[in-house]
Amino acid sequence: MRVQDLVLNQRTEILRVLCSSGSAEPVEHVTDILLSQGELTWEDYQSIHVSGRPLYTNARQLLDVVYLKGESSCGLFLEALKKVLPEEQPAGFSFPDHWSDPEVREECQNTFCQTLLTQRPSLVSTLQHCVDGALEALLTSAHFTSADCEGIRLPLRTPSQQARCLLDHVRAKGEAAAKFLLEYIQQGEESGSILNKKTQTVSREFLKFQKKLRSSLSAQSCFLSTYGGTSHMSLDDIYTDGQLELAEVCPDVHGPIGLKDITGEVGTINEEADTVLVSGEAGSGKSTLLQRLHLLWAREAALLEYLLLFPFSCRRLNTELSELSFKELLFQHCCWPDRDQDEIFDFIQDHPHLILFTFDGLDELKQSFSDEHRLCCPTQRAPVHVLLFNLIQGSLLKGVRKVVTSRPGAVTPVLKKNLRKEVLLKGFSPSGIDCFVRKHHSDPTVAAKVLQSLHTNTTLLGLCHSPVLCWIVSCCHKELLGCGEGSPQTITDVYLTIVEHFFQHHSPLRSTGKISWHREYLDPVLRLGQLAFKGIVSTCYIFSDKDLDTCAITKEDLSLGFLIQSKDLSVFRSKCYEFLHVTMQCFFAAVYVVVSKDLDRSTIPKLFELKNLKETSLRTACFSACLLYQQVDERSLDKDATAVETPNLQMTATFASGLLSQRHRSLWLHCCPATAIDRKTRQVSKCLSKGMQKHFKSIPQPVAGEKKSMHAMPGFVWLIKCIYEMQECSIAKDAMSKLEVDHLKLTYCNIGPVECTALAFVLQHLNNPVGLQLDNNTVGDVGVEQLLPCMHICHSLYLRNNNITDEGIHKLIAKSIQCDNFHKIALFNNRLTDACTQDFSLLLKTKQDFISLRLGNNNITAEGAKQLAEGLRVNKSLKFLGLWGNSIGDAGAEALASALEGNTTLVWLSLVGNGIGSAGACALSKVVKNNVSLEELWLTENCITRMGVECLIEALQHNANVKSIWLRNNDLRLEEVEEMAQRESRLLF
Ligand SMILES: Nc1ncnc2c1ncn2[C@@H]1O[C@H](COP(=O)(O)OP(=O)(O)OP(=O)(O)O)[C@@H](O)[C@H]1O
Repeated sequence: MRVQDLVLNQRTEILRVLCSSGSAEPVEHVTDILLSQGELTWEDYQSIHVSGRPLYTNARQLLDVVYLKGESSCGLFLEALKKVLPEEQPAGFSFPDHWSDPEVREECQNTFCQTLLTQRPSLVSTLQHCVDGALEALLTSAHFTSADCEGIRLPLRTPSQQARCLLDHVRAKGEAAAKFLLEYIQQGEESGSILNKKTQTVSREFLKFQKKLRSSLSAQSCFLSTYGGTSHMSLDDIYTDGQLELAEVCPDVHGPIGLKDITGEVGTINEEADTVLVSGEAGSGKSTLLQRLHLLWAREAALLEYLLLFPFSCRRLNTELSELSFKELLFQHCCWPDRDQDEIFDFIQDHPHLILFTFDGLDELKQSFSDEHRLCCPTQRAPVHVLLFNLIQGSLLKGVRKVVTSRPGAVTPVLKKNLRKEVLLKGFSPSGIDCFVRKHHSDPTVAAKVLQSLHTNTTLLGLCHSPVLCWIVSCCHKELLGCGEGSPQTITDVYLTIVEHFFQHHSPLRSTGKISWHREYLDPVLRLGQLAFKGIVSTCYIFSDKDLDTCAITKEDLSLGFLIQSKDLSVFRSKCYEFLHVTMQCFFAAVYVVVSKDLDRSTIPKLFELKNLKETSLRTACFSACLLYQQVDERSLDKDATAVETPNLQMTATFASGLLSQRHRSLWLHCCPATAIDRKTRQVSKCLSKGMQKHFKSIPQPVAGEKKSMHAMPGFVWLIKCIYEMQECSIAKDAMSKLEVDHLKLTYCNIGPVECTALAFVLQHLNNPVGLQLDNNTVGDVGVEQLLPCMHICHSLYLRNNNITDEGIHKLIAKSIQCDNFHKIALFNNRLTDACTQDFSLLLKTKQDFISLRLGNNNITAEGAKQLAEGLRVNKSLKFLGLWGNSIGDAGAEALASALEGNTTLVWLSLVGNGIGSAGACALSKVVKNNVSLEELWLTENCITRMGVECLIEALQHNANVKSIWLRNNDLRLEEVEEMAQRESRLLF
């Protein structure tokens, strides 16, 4: 192949090699080499490097230019490319052998500018270590003005870019300046003063710094903080893989991805962006996942491609009140280099693709992400959030890979625009729960017992998909499991138990029986509640000693274990505290809302409207850090607060609903007047009803001829969960009686088993049957089981891509058979095998009004098809049957064809991608010939040859009812396709 063709054909690959690091260095280095060889002219160079243009565009221009220049340019380009690939180090600068000869030097005098070009790559590599010295010399010798120097020193340029700019300037000044510079460099080389050697110093200091960073990260990440209150648990002993998925459908990736794919290339949707978002609900394990990545990097067990990893916590960044430069942020908040800060910082700027930053909990930052304030200069001071946003966008330190975590509710469209990819963390899978429980209990008999009792309480098992709840359930297994009647059902129940567990742990000798903590510990609970509430309303999750004093928190309160000391790599900060987990802070805040007499009456309505609660009287006494911050940036806080605080306000409101349920009413009566509790309960009920009504009113009227459909808006699932926490059927009934829709769509809404429990609790009160569409969630078998109570009110159920297995289907079908309204089911992309086809066969046999069965992209083989055929043979209602993407083969097709003989209802049949071959096609031709209802048959991608198509053509001649048979991508030659398409227009190739 000609080299020119190679450059064209491999364009994408070459672009990736040149640009994937995010650094402009490879493109600039290749251009240097081509310039030095005279392959590129100065005009070419300027057309390639247009400042402010995206890196990929510059690289594309470079490729266009060399391609148009022809074969030899392309050859040199590829050679240059080879040189700049990471394993090849750039050659050191060397003068031509004859350079030291004064006569020859004289001869060469008129080519000094030329030398700057021909030696450009090595000059850049040398000069980048001594730009300041060279500028100084050029200034003193009056070759340069101070304006020239300032232009070159612009801090947004990396040292190698400064070197290039210096060379360009010198060329523009002419021969004398060029000669001066070359002599300056030569003298420096000879005397050893030019900092080629400095590279070694940097690397020694660099290695020291790297070691310091690794060891502090390792120390910080080896224990899990949730265990701080009760026991220490090392991350190694307890870490269990969560379920990670790409947010965007990616053709090459099916199912879950691994830890390494977070920073890897898999699923990249925007090559220009460097930020990867890991989003997940409260307690889904985002911080723990980052902690794991940090630990693995610190031990050199993963992320080896990154030489430095800087971890940031947005929670901690909130407390940074001063404006900082990026350099200060980096070293003060992560790890302080004991020496040679500048060299280390230069290295970071010069090698962005070797650096990784992590930002935990973007949702906890006071400001929501915005791209309004641009900042490019790493030494310019700015508020911390401005630095952070510019890093995420890549205007600051382009090329550094960033991993950011956030709750999904706080991810805005502006942030999405800046993402390389989004990864969803969906908590534990069923086997993850199993694994976690076994790790948590070192005694295997205890672990087995816990798991066994979990499987008898599927509501609790559903909760365990959330790692934080799995941790609580495991800690409190004695209290939570095996209590038979009245066993915990809600998240509030589970948190009440863990709180009780902590109190019990605190005073093991005081009481042999159950502790009534709400009596014995009311005062500490109120103090902790006040601190938690104030924190939630002011987006404050870290508390100083002063904050603790404001709420009169005592040492004894601290010893209860709910507040733990913050981990911090910063060298400058004094001791700080945070709640064991932010959900625990929400819980204590909710207890405070229920019990406190100090809050005004508008607190609950405001909490449910998710309004910023700043105006409440409490706010005035709020924390030092938050108040100070407010003074700094009151306007932006006002504007942004609602968006960013919502997830934790929602969580607090959910707990408040649970705590005010009738079941827990008695807990509070000893410390609050019944009238106050009743008033608060009424307020919550009213807020929930109003919230639902508002939601229903927003449903658009259906277009004429279409059914009324509702796509759940953000907040709908939360309201439903609050109603569930209240365990109040009357509210559910009241809300649902007003919902008049035919179709309820909750796709991509993070619906897991917990949400299914709440949905079923509420939806069972609907007046009229609905289609329930839950595609692309994490319902799983446990979620399916939770949905059973509302099956009688579903006419159709869509569960595409939900990790459902035969086990879930078995329970679902057993229930659906008894549900008169149930007519349709879609289960594409799950984990079904032949084992579930017996259940579907039973469904088809029993329900003679069942209309649609879609089982595409599962693992059903000929055996499964035979089972289905049994059901089909007696069924008199099915219109749509979809088995696309299974592997039923010719035997399966024959079984189905035989069962469909004489069928008068089937309108649509899809067997796409099932390997049925010509034998299968011929068997189906009998159906095509005789079936009176069939309109569409899909046989795309089935290895069918001419023989099979001939059978179908023959059959079509007897049946005018059939509208189309799809036959794309089968084993047919082009001429055959053309000829057969002419003979029968209903064949679609
Ligand atoms: N992968 C895991 N292996 C073992 N335990 C885990 C894992 N993930 C989470 N946990 C448990 O759940 C707790 C909460 O997890 P984590 O704080 O990481 O969640 P999060 O998603 O960051 O929550 P939030 O959004 O509320 O900050 C952890 O402290 C730990 O006890």
